[in-house]
This record gives sequence, structure tokens and C-alpha cells, in this order.
Amino acid sequence: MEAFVTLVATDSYCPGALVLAHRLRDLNTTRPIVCLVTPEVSKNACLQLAKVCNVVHVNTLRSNDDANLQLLGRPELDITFTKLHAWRLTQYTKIVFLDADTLPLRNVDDLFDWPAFSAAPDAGWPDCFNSGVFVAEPSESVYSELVELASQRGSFDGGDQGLLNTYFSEWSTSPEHRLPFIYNTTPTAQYSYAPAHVQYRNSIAISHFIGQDKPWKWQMFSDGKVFPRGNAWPGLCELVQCWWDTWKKHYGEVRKSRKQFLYRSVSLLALVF
Ligand SMILES: O=c1ccn([C@@H]2O[C@H](COP(=O)(O)OP(=O)(O)O[C@H]3O[C@H](CO)[C@@H](O)[C@H](O)[C@H]3O)[C@@H](O)[C@H]2O)c(=O)[nH]1
Ligand SMILES: [Mn+2]
Repeated sequence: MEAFVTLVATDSYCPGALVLAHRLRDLNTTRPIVCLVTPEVSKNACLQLAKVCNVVHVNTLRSNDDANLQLLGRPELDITFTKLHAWRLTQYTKIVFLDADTLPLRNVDDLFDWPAFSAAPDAGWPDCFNSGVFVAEPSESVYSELVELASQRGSFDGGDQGLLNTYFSEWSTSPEHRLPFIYNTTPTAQYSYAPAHVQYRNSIAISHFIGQDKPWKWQMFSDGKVFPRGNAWPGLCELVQCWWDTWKKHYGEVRKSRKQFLYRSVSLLALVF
């Protein structure tokens, strides 16, 4: 059996996982969806998640690597080592891991045709893979080796991506394990090559909102259209709109804020749970 797997280590990423799971289902996946959940996640969030996926409780794995996380500018990503628990899901022969901030734009069951370990290049350093989308075969021994490597050498970015790139270092020289970029496009990357996003828009399989600006932090006008954040370019607004349309489809319209003009996403969890 094969499964999609995601991770919710804090309530703040729960909306992401809910939209991801609904989206996979709306796009008619034939595979079960597993959500790894840590003890930090509230009971209410777990209840909501359990309605759309199989919740698997795991303990939090932290990198405790403040220096490298500082370099990455993301101190909150110390908990991403928890992702390693995906290798312990040995009841599945193959898994496709998707970060909670990914949004499939079409059915992506074809990812299961790829060999383990497969991943797509990272936009910031294409000789490294981005660890938000990968194909893997669960294995207790790989899990143990990853944990061992983490304790011996740590991660060069303080998160799972640095560790996994060190462990699967042959990835960069094995083309058969290199997923096309359309499986993990990153429209929020600092250098995101906007013209290519426009040119290949219809080929994108998965959009991945890397960085701190997650779709659930955006606001919306009362007509349901997203309020462009910062210098967001039109293609990005369209993708965030797609995320919000999925949310609205399954959880209804978000209540009007006191200002009457904008729907506030910040109170989104409170509105649903
Ligand atoms: O407070 C948190 C932080 C992260 N997560 C989970 O961990 C994932 C990774 O965090 P995210 O904010 O998505 O990281 P990115 O901005 O995507 O940054 C990059 O760097 C991370 C650390 O190496 C990798 O985990 C990512 O896959 C990679 O894209 C999320 O999607 C969630 O599934 C939580 O549940 N709560
Ligand atoms: Mn991510």
C-alpha cells in the first residue's frame, strides 16, 4: 500500500494540512492520506485533521541547532526533524511526503511511479533538493541512520532539508531520482523566475509556498478575493486564491472582520474549531 504523508507539528500549520488533504481528495487521489501530528497540536486540530486523513501521533524531533537556523532565518523550523518519522510508516511500501504548505494543482498520484528516493531541485541551490515534496520507501533502518546522522553531524540548515541532502547526497548525480521542478514549484522563493511561472503555469503539478508568507496568513476582501501581500506578483496571488478557494469550499466563507472590508485569516482556526 502507498500513501501521501504530511506533517502538523504546530496548530499554525493545521489549515495548510487540511487544505492539502482536501485538495488531494478533490483531485481524486486513490491513495490514503496520513498526517503526522505531534503532542503540541491541540485536540481540536487533531479532530479536524482526523475527518480528512489518518492521524498518526509521533513525538517531536528537534534539531537544537540555533546557529544554522539563524543563518536560514527560520528559528521555528527546529521541529522539522519530526518529518523523519515518515520513514517509520513501514505499513506502506512507498510514500509521497508533502509539506503542509504545498498545494497540488492536478492529480499527483503519478509521483508514486518514481523510485525512492526522489525529490525536485531547490530553487535557491538546484544541486540540493527541496525536502517539501519527496518520494521515499519507509524503513526503520533508514530512520535510525538519519537520527544517528543528525546527532553526529547535525544539519547544515538546522532543518530536515540540510540533513536529508547530506544523507541522500547521491541525489544530485542521479537524474532518475530528480523530479521535474513542476512537482515542487516555489512561487514565494526570493528569486522565483516569475516569467517561467507564467510560461509554464499550465504544467505546474504542485505549488509550494516556502518561507514565512503562508497562504493562510493572507487576508481577503469581502468578495472572497485575496488581498495582495507586500509586492506579491499576480501569479502568486492566483495560487493563493486557489488555496483559499479550497478552504472556502470545505469550511465555508470566513466571517467578516470588524473592518467589514477584509476577511481575516488570522482567526481562521478559531472560526472553524
Ligand atoms: O511551526 C511549524 C513549522 C513547520 N511545520 C511542518 O514542517 C514543514 C516544513 O516547514 P515549512 O515552513 O514548510 O518550511 P519551508 O518554508 O518550506 O522551508 C524549507 O526548509 C525546511 C527546513 O529544512 C524544510 O522542511 C522545507 O521542506 C523546505 O521547503 C511544514 O510544511 C509543516 O508540515 C509545522 O507543522 N509547524
Ligand atoms: Mn514548506
